[in-house]
Amino acid sequence: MISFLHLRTVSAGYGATRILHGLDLDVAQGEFVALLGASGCGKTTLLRTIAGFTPATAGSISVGGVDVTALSPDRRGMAMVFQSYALWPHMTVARNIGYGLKLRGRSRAEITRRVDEMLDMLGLAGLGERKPAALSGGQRQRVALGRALAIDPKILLLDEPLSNLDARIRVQLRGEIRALQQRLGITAIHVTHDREEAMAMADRIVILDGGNIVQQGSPQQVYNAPASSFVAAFMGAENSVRLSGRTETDLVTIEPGAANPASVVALAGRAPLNGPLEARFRAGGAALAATSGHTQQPAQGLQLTGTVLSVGYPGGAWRHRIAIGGEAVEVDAPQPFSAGETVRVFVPPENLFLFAASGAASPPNRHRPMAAA
Ligand SMILES: Nc1ncnc2c1ncn2[C@@H]1O[C@H](COP(=O)(O)OP(=O)(O)OP(=O)(O)O)[C@@H](O)[C@H]1O
Repeated sequence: MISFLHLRTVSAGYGATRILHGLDLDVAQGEFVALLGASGCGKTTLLRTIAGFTPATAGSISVGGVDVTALSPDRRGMAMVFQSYALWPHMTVARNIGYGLKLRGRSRAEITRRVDEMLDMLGLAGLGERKPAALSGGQRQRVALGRALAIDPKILLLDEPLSNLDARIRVQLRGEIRALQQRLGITAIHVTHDREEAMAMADRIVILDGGNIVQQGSPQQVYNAPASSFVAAFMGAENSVRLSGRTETDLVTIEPGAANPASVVALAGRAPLNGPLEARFRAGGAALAATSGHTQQPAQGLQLTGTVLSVGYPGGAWRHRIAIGGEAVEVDAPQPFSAGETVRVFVPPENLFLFAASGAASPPNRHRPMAAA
């Protein structure tokens, strides 16, 4: 990949508190990167450091080969869209969109032309003379987007621009932003804590934890091959079960426990796991069966026996909360099982993520999923 935005060992923080710890990041021209992570992990700080609002205390940032580390925000060729829209309430939509151009001393004719272009492009035609207060949240965010794009930035920075909008508008606008970004071929960095939003919009997802990048890859890669228990949980594999296993040649044998018979999972070229394991899987990645009647154990994967604690219908499938030993997991099924019923949970190998349990022998950077991508 030819790096367009290039961050090398960038550190940043507030006062004596360091939030980013020598972070490296490369973004290609025209790429859409989502910065994903839990609240407080440093996503906004990273975005603001790229923009120049928060100074980098160490390291360097360059755009198209030009070092911008010491440049003020307005000289970096970037534009930012904020969660709170940050529109001027006393200005009309047209003046808000033209604001950056006016600051840059463009002629009135050029500003009018560009503002009209933005209004058309963003489906705001006819609203140019309104004030922001007379617009819906979605329309306000389109205006903010127009203001950002009007100056033709090299990089568009999006700081949770959709989180103040209701669910339907959010889904609609995220599709529009992605389509626009692809049509314009603009490089975009989008901060979000919403996994689905990041998956739907981005070419690449960068997952942050505690100011460090813990994994990056295409949405499919991070979803199907999380590199750590943290990433697996963040990508929706919230069910966690403690097991024990050992690796021989290309197979991990999961040892029998209070709730599981012995079973095997192909190693598939990953680092061997020996000793205490943490198994993770998604509610939709497992199947449920009654313990009455004969159910043959699948050749590979994990089988657990538990008791249904509760059942609900969030839509699409019945979601069961199941007690497995001292732990509880959630599993979806097309038909409901009753509370109190004893059930079997099957997790096929492709949906099962195995990691050395914390404190186990394998070093943390060797935590690897067993499931193939
Ligand atoms: N102006 C500030 N002064 C001091 N500390 C700050 C400031 N802004 C953020 N922080 C701290 O820096 C850490 C990272 O914050 P940041 O806003 O980058 O996280 P985030 O991942 O964007 O979180 P969220 O999703 O909640 O917005 C947090 O611990 C936060 O409390």
